[in-house]
Amino acid sequence: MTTPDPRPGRQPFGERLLDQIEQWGPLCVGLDPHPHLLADWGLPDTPEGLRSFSLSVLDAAENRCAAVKPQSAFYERHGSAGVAVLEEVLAASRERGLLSVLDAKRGDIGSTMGGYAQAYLQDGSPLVADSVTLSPYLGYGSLRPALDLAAETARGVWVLGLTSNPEGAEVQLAGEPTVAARILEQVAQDNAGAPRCGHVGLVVGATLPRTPTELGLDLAASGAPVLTPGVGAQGADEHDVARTFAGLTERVLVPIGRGVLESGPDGAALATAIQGWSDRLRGALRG
Ligand SMILES: O=c1ccn([C@@H]2O[C@H](COP(=O)(O)O)[C@@H](O)[C@H]2O)c(=O)[nH]1
Repeated sequence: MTTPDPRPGRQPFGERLLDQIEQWGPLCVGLDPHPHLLADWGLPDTPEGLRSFSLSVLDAAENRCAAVKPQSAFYERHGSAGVAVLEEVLAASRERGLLSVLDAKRGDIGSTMGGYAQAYLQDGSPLVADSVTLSPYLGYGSLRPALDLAAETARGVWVLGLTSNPEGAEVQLAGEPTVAARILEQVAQDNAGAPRCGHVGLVVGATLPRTPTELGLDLAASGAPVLTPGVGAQGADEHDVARTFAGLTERVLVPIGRGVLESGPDGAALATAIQGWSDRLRGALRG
C-alpha cells in the first residue's frame, strides 16, 4: 500500500503540526459549548449563543496555543444552524493561525467513509478542517478513503487508540495483541517514510492507569502524533502527560475543554487560563 503524496507545495500535516507545537506548545483548546457552560457564560443555548461562545474562545486562543478542537456534537445538537456555526468556527480558526482538530469520531463502511472524507478533508468543503478524529471499530481498513484523502490534501486524522473514558478498555484492550496494538501497527504502516511524524495520529488518553509501553503500544515506532484528552475536568494533569508520553513529548497535542472554558466568559480570564495551562504543559513536558 502506498500513501498518496501531498499536492505540490503543501507542507505535510505531521510537519505542520510539529511546527505549531514547537512555536506555541502542546495545548489545544477544546471548543465544547456544553449547555451548562453557555448558561454560566450568560449566553442562550441557541446557535447565536454557540457562535458568541466559540468566537470568544478563538480570540483568547489566538497566539497562545497551537490548535483548537471543536466538538461536533455540541454544534450538531442545534441542527443545520449549529453546523453553520461550526463551519464559521473552522474558517475563523484558519484565519487566526490555529490548527483545527474537528472531533467528530467518524467511522463507517469504506464507501460511506468516502463521503465523510470529502466532508472534512476535501479542499473547498464547507466543513473542511486541518484534521478530524476517526473511529476504527468498523476495521482500520474501512478508514482508507479518509487516510488517503488526508495524505493527498496535507491534512491529518486522529484514530481512536486508547480513549480517556474508563469504558474504552473493554474493547480497546481486548485480545492479545490487543485491539489497540493492532490498530497502532496499521497506523505505523501509514506513517512509514514520514521524516519526523506522519499524518495518521492516535488518540491516547492522559487518564490511563498504565503507560502505553506497559500496555504493549510502541508509540515511538509508529510515527504517530498523539492527541491526549483527559487533562483538566477528567482528572489528569500535565505531570500525567509527561509521565505517560516520556520520550515523545514533541509530538503530543493536549486538548483541554472544560478545564479552560470554565474560566469564561471574561476574555482576559480565559486568556490567562489558556496561558496558564500552556506554561504548565510546556514546563512539565520539557523536563
Ligand atoms: O478519548 C477521548 C476522545 C475524545 N474526547 C473528547 O475530548 C474532549 C474532552 O473534553 P474535556 O472538557 O477537556 O474533558 C471532549 O470533546 C471529548 O468528547 C475525550 O474526552 N476522550
